Amino acid sequence: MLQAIVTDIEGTTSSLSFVKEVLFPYAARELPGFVRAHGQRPEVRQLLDEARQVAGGALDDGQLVTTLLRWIEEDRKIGPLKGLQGLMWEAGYRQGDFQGHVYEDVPRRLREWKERGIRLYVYSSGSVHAQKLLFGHTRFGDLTPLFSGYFDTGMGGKKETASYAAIARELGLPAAEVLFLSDVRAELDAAVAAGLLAVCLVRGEGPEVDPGPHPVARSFDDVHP
Ligand SMILES: CSCCC(=O)C(=O)COP(=O)(O)O
Ligand SMILES: [Mg+2]
Repeated sequence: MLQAIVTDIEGTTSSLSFVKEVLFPYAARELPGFVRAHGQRPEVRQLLDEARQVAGGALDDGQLVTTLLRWIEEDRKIGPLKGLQGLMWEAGYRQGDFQGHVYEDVPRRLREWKERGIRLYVYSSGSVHAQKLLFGHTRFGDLTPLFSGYFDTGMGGKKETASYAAIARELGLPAAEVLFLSDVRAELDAAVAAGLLAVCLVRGEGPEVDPGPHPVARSFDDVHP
């Protein structure tokens, strides 16, 4: 029997355009000033040092900012970049510069599934902090009470089978009792290889989605756990 649903964000609960046209440009605009103003805060310093290590060189802050801007442009899923983005988006949500986008079917179905006793989780490349901000500031209100937990790339990459096995272990559930929702075939392939159930969201926005062998849903209304 299905016990838990783990959902991706970008392209699944939320639109690609919100992430790519609102969140990423906001982070890119804020980054130079953020590093100047907050670069000495311990948690920011730590993320900058980790990013410098990933970049593989003794870059000064200016060179590092240039590298981080390129990573944003290339949509690289690099942990310290994702951590920095979350810290910058915090101000944007708090000031009301934007709200977290979720499709209208999402809160409705999440509530229904939770009421049926299904535990709900998020697994995204965005940091756990960024995930909570997004779901905490939607036009449907604060959706964070619906979720029992959040996972980011601290569990491993989203295209790696081991990440899904680790998530099932963390949930204390057999993998076959966990359903993963995503719009990216390689993520669904990895989840199924770990023994999870999987459904591919095809929201009809952005580049064509290849569902491969996975069942397709156009919205959460088509997901029948
Ligand atoms: C957590 S909000 C921003 C999403 C993000 O930064 C991202 O890279 C999207 O990754 P996903 O794994 O949700 O497709
Ligand atoms: Mg996605």
